Amino acid sequence: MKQSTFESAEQLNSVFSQRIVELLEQGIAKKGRASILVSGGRTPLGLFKALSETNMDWSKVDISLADERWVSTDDDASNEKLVRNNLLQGYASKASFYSLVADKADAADAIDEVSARVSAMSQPFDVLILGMGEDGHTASLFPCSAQIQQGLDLNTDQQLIAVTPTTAPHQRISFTLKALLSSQNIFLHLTGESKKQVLEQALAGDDEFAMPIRAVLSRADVELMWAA
Ligand SMILES: O=C(O)C(O)[C@@H](O)[C@H](O)[C@H](O)COP(=O)(O)O
Repeated sequence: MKQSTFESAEQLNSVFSQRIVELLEQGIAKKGRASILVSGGRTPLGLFKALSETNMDWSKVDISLADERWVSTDDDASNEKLVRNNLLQGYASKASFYSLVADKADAADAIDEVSARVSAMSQPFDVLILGMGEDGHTASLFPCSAQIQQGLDLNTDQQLIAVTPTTAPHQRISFTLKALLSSQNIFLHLTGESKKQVLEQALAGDDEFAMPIRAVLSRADVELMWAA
């Protein structure tokens, strides 16, 4: 794993946003459009702002999330709300956003509808930015969930699954490991010492069901973007 470490989150966000834009521009040059999957949570907030302030042809970029919480898009827990308020602003307001939610009480009943929607995105995804939880989950592939076998199954033909974490709030919809691994450039974006320790624990072991981030790290050429 290539590890890029920065003295501050601001420095990381500035370098990382430039890097992402270069990769998207390369994708556009090759295929006419490019795509990026971002993660929710608190870590990417400053990165979203830096990206939104970067000038490129965002009208040729498709954006979606690696995972979403099954809440209304005006709920503060909504990753879509976070993206709309922080990334799809300024220059990046011209990008096309693909929502992972649908008007169904249970995420499991919306998988076909949302899968059909995201199939219109430019694929393979040019850039994937993953986060990681203290329990070693990534996207919404939670070790505690009954759906973890399904989420890590590389023989699946599903891009998306519904997940019910038992140690975190909200039902989720998540890209499967197989779909995530099909991305061309995979980054793990972490800040703070405690996440670094969780990562070290993940790198030291091999039980993917206990720490699903291992399933990504052991199969893909992931670049770590870390700041204290
Ligand atoms: O919706 C989510 O919760 C995620 O996409 C999730 O995988 C997130 O990236 C990690 O939980 C880290 O979250 P923080 O950045 O808030 O620590």
